[in-house]
Formats: sequence, structure tokens, C-alpha cells
Amino acid sequence: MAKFLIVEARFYSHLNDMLIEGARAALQAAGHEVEVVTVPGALEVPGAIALAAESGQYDGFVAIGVVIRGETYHFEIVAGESARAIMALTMDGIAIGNGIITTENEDQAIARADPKRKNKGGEAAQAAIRLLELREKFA
Ligand SMILES: Nc1c(NC[C@H](O)[C@H](O)[C@H](O)CO)[nH]c(=O)[nH]c1=O
Ligand SMILES: CC(=O)[C@@H](O)COP(=O)(O)O
Repeated sequence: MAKFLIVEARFYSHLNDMLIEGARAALQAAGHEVEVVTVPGALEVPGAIALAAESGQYDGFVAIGVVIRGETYHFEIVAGESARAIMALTMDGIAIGNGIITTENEDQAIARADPKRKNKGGEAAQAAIRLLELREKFA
């Protein structure tokens, strides 16, 4: 059994609830322990994961959040920079699944957050589980 931390950017609560449901189900089905912490937005997720990884208390991480395009360039910054920073942490050997969905509108986000539809939360959890397996295989 491993210990996973879900770091959620709670910008759209109802969508996060679905993403977390999917992620938690996948992690628990694989026999892992799950904790959840909350940050304001997707830009804070990589930093929170870095802090938690430094603590040595967790084996893997799932980033959860929703970024929906608005009127300005800020979508590109929030979506792109959170993904880039999470990828950089992954390249440092931290097992992270990225479940921060980035969409043009809420309908697209609902389809991807719903565990009974595209289940992107569960998908991200499976990715984190696999990366942890590989880290242990290559250790
Ligand atoms: N617009 C969205 C944000 N914006 C907030 C940023 O993530 C960040 O919290 C703020 O800039 C303070 O540093 N965050 C999301 O997760 N989703 C959005 O749609
Ligand atoms: C993704 C965002 O930053 C977005 O929610 C903000 O909307 P806007 O670009 O209209 O300020």
C-alpha cells in the first residue's frame, strides 16, 4: 500500500467533487491510502506538491483542478504554467498524475470530470500509480 496526496485547486467546487470521486475510487481500488489538500487555484498546485514531496510523507500525488477559458490570456498562463510546472516535478522523479482539466467551456469540463463519463480524475490517479510502480521498478 502506498500513500497518495490529492492536491486540488478548488476553483469550481462541483467539478472538483467529481474529479476527486474518480481519483479516490481508482486509488482505493488499488489498495492505496488517500489524503486531500486544497489550494486556491491551478497555479498553486505545483508548489503544494513540491512542498508535500519534500516532506517525505507521500509516495505519489494527483493534481486535480479545472481551468475554463475566460476572456483574457490568463487561461493560457494558468493552464500552461500549471501543466509545465507539474511536468517539471515529474521529470524530477515525483510520481504525479495530472488531473487538472483545461477546457473551453463548462460542458466540456463536466464531461471530463464525471467519473461515469471521461473520468479524468480516475485517469490521473492511474497515471500516478503507474509512475510510482516504475519508480520502484527502476530504483
Ligand atoms: N482562472 C482559473 C484559476 N485562476 C487562479 C490561479 O490558478 C491562481 O490561483 C491565482 O492566479 C493566484 O495565484 N485557477 C484555476 O484553477 N482555474 C481557473 O479557471
Ligand atoms: C482561466 C482563467 O483565468 C479564467 O477563469 C479567467 O477569466 P478571464 O480571462 O475572463 O479573466
